[in-house]
Amino acid sequence: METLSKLLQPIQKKTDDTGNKVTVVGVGQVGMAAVFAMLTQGVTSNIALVDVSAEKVKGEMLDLQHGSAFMRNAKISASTDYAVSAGSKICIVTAGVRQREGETRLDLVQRNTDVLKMIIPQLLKHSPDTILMIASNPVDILTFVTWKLSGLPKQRVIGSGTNLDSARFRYLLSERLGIAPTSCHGYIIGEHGDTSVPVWSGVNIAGVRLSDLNKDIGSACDTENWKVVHEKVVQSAYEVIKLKGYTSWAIGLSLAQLARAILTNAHSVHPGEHGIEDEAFLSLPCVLGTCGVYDIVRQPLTDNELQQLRKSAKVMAQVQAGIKF
Ligand SMILES: NC(=O)c1ccc[n+]([C@@H]2O[C@H](COP(=O)([O-])OP(=O)(O)OC[C@H]3O[C@@H](n4cnc5c(N)ncnc54)[C@H](O)[C@@H]3O)[C@@H](O)[C@H]2O)c1
Ligand SMILES: O=C1N[C@](c2ccsc2)(c2cccc(Nc3ccc(F)cc3)n2)CC(O)=C1Sc1ccccc1Cl
Repeated sequence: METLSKLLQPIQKKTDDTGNKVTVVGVGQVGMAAVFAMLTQGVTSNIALVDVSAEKVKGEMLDLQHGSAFMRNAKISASTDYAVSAGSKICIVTAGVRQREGETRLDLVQRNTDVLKMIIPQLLKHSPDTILMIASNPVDILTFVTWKLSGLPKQRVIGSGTNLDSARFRYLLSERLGIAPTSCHGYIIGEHGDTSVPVWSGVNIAGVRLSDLNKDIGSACDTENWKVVHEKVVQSAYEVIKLKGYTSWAIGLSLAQLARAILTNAHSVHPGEHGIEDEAFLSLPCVLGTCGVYDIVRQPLTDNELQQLRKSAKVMAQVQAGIKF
């Protein structure tokens, strides 16, 4: 009798279906930061990695597998073949090509659209009931492209949107207030990146709105210049790029948080991309759970905030009109 037979008395056949499988497409800086966050935080115990680089995807799988003793019975698979993604509850897309020197936004959008044309149909072939989560940039437009390519209802196509923007905003608020970021509540909405919109009227600590304490907060006439907190959200992105060449840990953690909300049917509120009207995918506070977006929180917005959102939607619509599907 073999050692194994001497060791174990089989009771029933083991299955690999953990019910919380997540596929990550693109094992670059963002993708692997998200994978590492999900595995070490116990968001999922079943990860599939997909990339065009066979060596890179196998190397990342092996390196993670070697850390299995420090995880919770994690199953880590990897391939350039999308069959490895079969049965995924969530497919996170971080694949993409980087902006070339002097490249226009539309050119980058078209190159990344061509990348998504290869990825999205393959993901849905193997996981027809999945939730698609997009992080690749420009994330607002590529979330729209993914929705178009997928044919899925909007509620199952979620962009990371201003999740990272809001996280940086809360960190910077916490630094100024001396309170933990988890207790500093505030949302950045609209278009991810340079033109995001901070909702100052909603910033609160334990329900105490800063706008009730300083009616000018975030405006140009605010003598305390709180608007610099939002300005630093943008500046810090460029600072990290200048210092390390890319960003990874914060966006990886933010993707893991969104994945956890979906896998645990949390019905928690997160800044996330959702198709709001016509063809505009902008970030608003979304209630997330098993089947994606359940509700959008109706935040009272000032005329100026609404005007900024409409301006973003118009710019995005112009770029989207130029995309060749
Ligand atoms: N939404 C956000 O807040 C946010 C923040 C940071 C970065 N990003 C974006 O995330 C994306 C990834 O950034 P990164 O630093 O990880 O880039 P990266 O270059 O390190 O990784 C990209 C990976 O995608 C893979 N890839 C390329 N084409 C592919 C295809 N057709 N199929 C499968 N895999 C493919 C590459 O091999 C590479 O491993 C970029 O678009 C970046 O702008 C978004
Ligand atoms: O932290 C980042 N890093 C990136 C990055 C990561 C690897 S190379 C560049 C970054 C940093 C700075 C600018 C910038 N601009 C950009 C615009 C459109 C694109 F299609 C791609 C990138 N992108 C990608 C990105 O989206 C972020 S968040 C971010 C960016 C700008 C302003 C505010 C925030 Cl919260």
